Amino acid sequence: MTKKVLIAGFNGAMGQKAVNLVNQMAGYEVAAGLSPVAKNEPEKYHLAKNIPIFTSLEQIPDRVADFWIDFTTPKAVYENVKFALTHHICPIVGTTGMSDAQEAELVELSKQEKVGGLIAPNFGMSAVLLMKFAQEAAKYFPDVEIIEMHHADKKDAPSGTALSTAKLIAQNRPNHQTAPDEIETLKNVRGGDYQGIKIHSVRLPGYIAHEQVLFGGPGEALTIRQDSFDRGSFMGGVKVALEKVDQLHELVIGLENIL
Ligand SMILES: NC(=O)C1=CN([C@@H]2O[C@H](COP(=O)(O)OP(=O)(O)OC[C@H]3O[C@@H](n4cnc5c(N)ncnc54)[C@H](OP(=O)(O)O)[C@@H]3O)[C@@H](O)[C@H]2O)C=CC1
Ligand SMILES: O=C(O)C1=N[C@H](C(=O)O)C[C@H](O)C1
Repeated sequence: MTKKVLIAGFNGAMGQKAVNLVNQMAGYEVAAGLSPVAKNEPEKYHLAKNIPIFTSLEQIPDRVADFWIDFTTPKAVYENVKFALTHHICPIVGTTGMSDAQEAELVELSKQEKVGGLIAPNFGMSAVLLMKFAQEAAKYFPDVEIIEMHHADKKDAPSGTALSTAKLIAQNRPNHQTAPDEIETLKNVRGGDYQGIKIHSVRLPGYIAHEQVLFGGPGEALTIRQDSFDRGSFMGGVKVALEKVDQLHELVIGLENIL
């Protein structure tokens, strides 16, 4: 039977890529779109004719879809995922910006509802590998800073990927004395601080999504870098999620945990 997919944020940069992906996948179809201001003109958004477009959660009927792909905004994503879980729709969430507490609540809810799903701060293989390599390197290089660079329209900072990278590094680096007292003569010039790991967020037109992790040691340095030059780079991960999450019994965090 064809699996039905609702795409939340279908008219956004990532949502449009997701629509194209599902349109190309045998055995899957876009069953609905969700966006707060979209007109009911499915063809305009590369949706098949007669696909319903909803502008609020209240409008969405029961059993509309098997999967919920979410590429929306930090403000919308928590309520969206809660809605999906309580309506037994498997969420596949790329939207970043949720707090740890929100993610933990949603994982708990997914266990109660026995619904599988995935929250992935990054669906790109280069970023998944960067995080893995950085976590490993942190065992040997406790001095580390992260620079992430994104397009100028990005709403959240730091990026979800940079924050996840910092969390993974923090789990693995040995007890470490962070930098001595510093005086910032320009406020915040040393970046954000996650458990002593500095994160620097760059926003510029022309960029898509890029991250560097810089490790320094006595007389040497290691730099790990990934670049997403095209948003199509995230679709391989979304495809894997569509093929796997309905076999899970809870919400999993991190693409690496379903590969
Ligand atoms: N995990 C990953 O691999 C990746 C994650 N992302 C993340 O995905 C998210 C979206 O990114 P991107 O596509 O570039 O952003 P865009 O701004 O292009 O798209 C977001 C879309 O969400 C819509 N939207 C806003 N509120 C709601 C709501 N309540 N319900 C449904 N739709 C809503 C917006 O509509 P409108 O325009 O009308 O406001 C917009 O079309 C971001 O959080 C980004 O960080 C991005 C790339 C990869
Ligand atoms: O907003 C984006 O574009 C991206 N968001 C995700 C993040 O916050 O890490 C993933 C990727 O970096 C692109």
